[in-house]
Amino acid sequence: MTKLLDDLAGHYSSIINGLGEDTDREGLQDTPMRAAKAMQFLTQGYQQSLSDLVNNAVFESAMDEMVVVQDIELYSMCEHHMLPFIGKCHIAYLPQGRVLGLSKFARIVDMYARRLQIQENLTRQIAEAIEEVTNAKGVAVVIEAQHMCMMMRGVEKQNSRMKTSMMLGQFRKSQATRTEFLNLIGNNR
Ligand SMILES: Nc1nc2c(ncn2[C@@H]2O[C@H](COP(=O)(O)OP(=O)(O)OP(=O)(O)O)[C@@H](O)[C@H]2O)c(=O)[nH]1
Ligand SMILES: [Zn+2]
Repeated sequence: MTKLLDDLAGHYSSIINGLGEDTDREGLQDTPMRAAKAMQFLTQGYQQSLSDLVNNAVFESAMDEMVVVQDIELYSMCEHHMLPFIGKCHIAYLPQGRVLGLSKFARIVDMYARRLQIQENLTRQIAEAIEEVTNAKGVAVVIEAQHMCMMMRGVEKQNSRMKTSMMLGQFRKSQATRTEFLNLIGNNR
């Protein structure tokens, strides 16, 4: 058991006691350590690096048309309340000589999602990472998500969704390229 995990579990004990609960009662005895492990999992993106994660899975290819990977599910934690936000990420890029291994898109999404985030920065970081590893002519990322801090508390709105987009290179320059991407993912959702 690492010191970090022990420390986190100690903090969770304080929180639980601070809420007026009893960490010695049966149902809560193992909760501080469980919660610590869960939080460590949900923030494991801090321990990862782009190059380790991509693991050289970038392949030569003459493909130079748009590639879209859509509906990648996403679980992140808002940095303001440390409550989850949950949604989908859609990614497109225009390769120029190199394509990225398909699973790596999801791994890149998870690496940045498993940190304390705001949706706007998450969107930008994913786009910039894909640009960096592929050297693509353009990268587009759209995220649509629901924020528990808006639903379970605060303004308590259950049906609002936040959509963010980041367009780099050709997607930023060309309206036609952007429109093609938005049509492919179904921009009426
Ligand atoms: N732009 C953006 N805002 C976010 C995100 N996640 C949470 N927020 C917002 O961060 C803001 C924090 O506002 P504060 O007034 O400091 O905190 P608060 O009193 O808890 O705000 P309420 O949620 O309005 O009750 C809120 O408006 C949240 O909705 C995000 O990913 N992007
Ligand atoms: Zn929040």
